[in-house]
Amino acid sequence: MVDHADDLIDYEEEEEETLQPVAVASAAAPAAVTADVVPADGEAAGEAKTNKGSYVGVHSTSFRDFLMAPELLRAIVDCGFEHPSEVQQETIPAAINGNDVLCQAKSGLGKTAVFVLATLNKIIPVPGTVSAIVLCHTRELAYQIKNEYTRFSKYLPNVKTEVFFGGVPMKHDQEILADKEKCPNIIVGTPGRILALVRDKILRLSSVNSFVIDECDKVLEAIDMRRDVQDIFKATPHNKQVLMFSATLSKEIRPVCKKFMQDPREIYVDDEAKLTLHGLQQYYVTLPESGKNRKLSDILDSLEFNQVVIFVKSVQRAKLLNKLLNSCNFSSTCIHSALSQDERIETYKQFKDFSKRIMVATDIFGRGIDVERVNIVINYDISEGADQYLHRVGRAGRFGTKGLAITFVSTDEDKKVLESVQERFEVNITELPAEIDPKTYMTS
Ligand SMILES: Nc1ncnc2c1ncn2[C@@H]1O[C@H](COP(=O)(O)OP(=O)(O)OP(=O)(O)O)[C@@H](O)[C@H]1O
Repeated sequence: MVDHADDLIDYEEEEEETLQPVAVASAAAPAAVTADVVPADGEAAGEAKTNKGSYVGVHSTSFRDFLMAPELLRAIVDCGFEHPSEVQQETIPAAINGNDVLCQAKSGLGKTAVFVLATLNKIIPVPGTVSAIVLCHTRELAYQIKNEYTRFSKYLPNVKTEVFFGGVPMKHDQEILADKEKCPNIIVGTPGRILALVRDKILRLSSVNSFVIDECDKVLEAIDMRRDVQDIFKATPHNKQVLMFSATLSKEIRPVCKKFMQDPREIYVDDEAKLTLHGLQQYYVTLPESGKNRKLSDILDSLEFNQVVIFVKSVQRAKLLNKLLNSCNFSSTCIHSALSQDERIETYKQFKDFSKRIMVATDIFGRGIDVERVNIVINYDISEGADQYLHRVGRAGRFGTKGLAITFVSTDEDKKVLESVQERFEVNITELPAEIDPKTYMTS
């Protein structure tokens, strides 16, 4: 990635001096606070027990060890979370202490709960006042995060959360914000819409004391989105807590993130080379472009799966492939930026509710989206870069469950991307074997 660190004005240049990062379980810190993520029962990582909730650090603590409100602890139990994952063990205490936090941890290991619990724990809801703002890059992710707030604030009836994103009339947001009874204390949204609401003085952020960015590398990488975030940031008080998260935080993007923070705790659970998921098997298939549909259909016929996400590189290809799959009687739907906002959320819900088994998607579905039953990801078109590959395949094998990722390679460019993935994440991606034992990628 190009270093854009200086492209925009510095918000707090003088505060850039930061504490030493806490590189948990990285090669640079072999005796760090906790060991690498291993299954709770001590099995070898590759054979990790794959039931949800078993993927915790060796120094397993309990959620009760965190100084959290009893209402939150009750909600955590209701959500079925038994033990905090490693990232939660490392990051929740730092966030609850009020530190700014920059956190990198593998896909699917529960980063969302870190900021949801930390912000809820801190909030003192004042009617008509926004105390926390959470930004992310896509509407579906914003919607998903809002639902996480709803789950965890179950026993905090006075806390209101709302989601605002583009593609729906601003009037709808305006009505909610103007009504003291409905005005949220926590807002989740995409930067463009949030900034529009701030600029039009519909949304006032002068009481915000928590500022969160999920998928922060993606949000801050594109200059226009970063500019929006900076303008929103400037509308909030100086004194606030800033929390940022991603599975991928390149060395170039870290200083950009830190410009928004004061003395952040930098928590890197696993260094870059260890970001691949243990329960996920990864293969490639070399084939000509013209052979992709045939191969895809063979794979879908021969492999057992709960749900599959198939990534393609354009809206047009998403539409065509989905049509083709439907004509072959596969239970498929598709998601891309050309759908209306209502259609996008509806499609996301259908897939999450298991009404559809196959999702053909562009990269808008490639990060953050959490659909528990997805156990196969197919890169029909390979991603543009290694980071995006990692996010995409992370849609399978969530929270330590098993999964399978298959990537089609048809050009020299594709080969190069696959090589860069293997180098960057020190993973050996092999050719798809003729047969794969379903036990190795299906969670029982
Ligand atoms: N302690 C826990 N016990 C059981 N399940 C958990 C726990 N923490 C999180 N989960 C579940 O794990 C899944 C993945 O969590 P989440 O979406 O927050 O991952 P993430 O780290 O944000 O991943 P990504 O980098 O892909 O965005 C979710 O379904 C969540 O409910």
